[in-house]
Amino acid sequence: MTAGQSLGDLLPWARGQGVVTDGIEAAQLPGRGAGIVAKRHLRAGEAILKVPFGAVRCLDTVPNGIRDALPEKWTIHSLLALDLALNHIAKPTPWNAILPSLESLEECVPLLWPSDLQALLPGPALSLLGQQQARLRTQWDLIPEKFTALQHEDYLRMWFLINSRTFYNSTPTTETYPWEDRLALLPVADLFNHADTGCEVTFNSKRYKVTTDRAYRAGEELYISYGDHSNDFLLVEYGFILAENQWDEVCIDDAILPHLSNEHKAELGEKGLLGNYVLRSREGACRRTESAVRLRCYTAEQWVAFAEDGVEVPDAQDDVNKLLSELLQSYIATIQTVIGKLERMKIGKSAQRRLLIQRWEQIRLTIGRTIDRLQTTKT
Ligand SMILES: C[S@@+](CC[C@H](N)C(=O)[O-])C[C@H]1O[C@@H](n2cnc3c(N)ncnc32)[C@H](O)[C@@H]1O
Repeated sequence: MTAGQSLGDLLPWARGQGVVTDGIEAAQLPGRGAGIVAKRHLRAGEAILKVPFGAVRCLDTVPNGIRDALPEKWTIHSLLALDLALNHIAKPTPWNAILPSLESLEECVPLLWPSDLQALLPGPALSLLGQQQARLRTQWDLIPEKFTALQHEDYLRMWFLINSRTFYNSTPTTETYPWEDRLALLPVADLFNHADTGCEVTFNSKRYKVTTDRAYRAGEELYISYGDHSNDFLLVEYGFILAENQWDEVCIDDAILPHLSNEHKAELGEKGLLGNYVLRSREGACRRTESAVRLRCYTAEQWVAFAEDGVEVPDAQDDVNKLLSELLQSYIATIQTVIGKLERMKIGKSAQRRLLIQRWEQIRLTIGRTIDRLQTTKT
């Protein structure tokens, strides 16, 4: 069975499990793997997919043989990954056939990249990756001893698939687990790609339902939103970035922190304003950045009035804009160096390096736009 054939077989197979679709089909989409497209004109507010709980893979469907081998409250994430790896993935079903291979995941998922390449991720992505690696390590901990035949790479693939294609599943049994671990796999619904806005997903005790958020032309792709995520988050948790993302933000700690004296850092620390400086797609520099830069342009009293009550000094605005703009200009030079290094690098696969370069180019563009805005806003 080829991936193309199995995609056509997927919806009929899912209908056999009680999944109801209306006006949609699965399709291969350039750069996004499989996805869901409109089969006919769809109106806003149409229910296009219903997945009954009977078709869902969740904590309740994990066999006792797996659950009993591990301590109580072992993560649902890990249990689902184990169930897939041990009991399902070898079966020739259309759903199994369309799941990305470890090789294709390696191209875009930083968790699977060489460490020299991981080290060149933007700060927030690197820190998310560290948390993800720690989660994976803890959730692999007892597994080799309990499931001796299971290969680490088979588990790793399933673990990432659970990470990137599950839905929030709050039931009486999952409510005692941390909310981020209340996960369930939904056939067909897991084919929706992400956009920063999209169709609505709701659930009750019987089924999940996906409803159109607007009208769609036949052939148009339908998305859902995985959340209000920045591109650094999407890259690490899902292995892609969006070209347009209203929730994107760019960390500029490396542009600001090296230019603050130890006294300034201490003052910012005291007010809880040290680090985590970001530029947002929609709003520009965040309030924390504004506070850090003003430290160098305001008197001590003026700065406290700004940090505590947001009182601005209009006469100093040009100086603030000029300083931030200079700090960002010099950071752009640093970004250029990272991009140049990646372009010359031979480590990892070219697709991995291309994706990382793309992210750094987005960051450079966002910073460049902010500089333009700062330079044209003269008081
Ligand atoms: C829930 S699955 C969606 C179906 C998936 N495209 C497939 O082929 O099975 C999530 C994965 O789809 C891909 N994806 C989702 N939204 C995307 C987008 N807007 N652009 C590129 N890839 C996307 C990523 O690989 C992500 O990890």
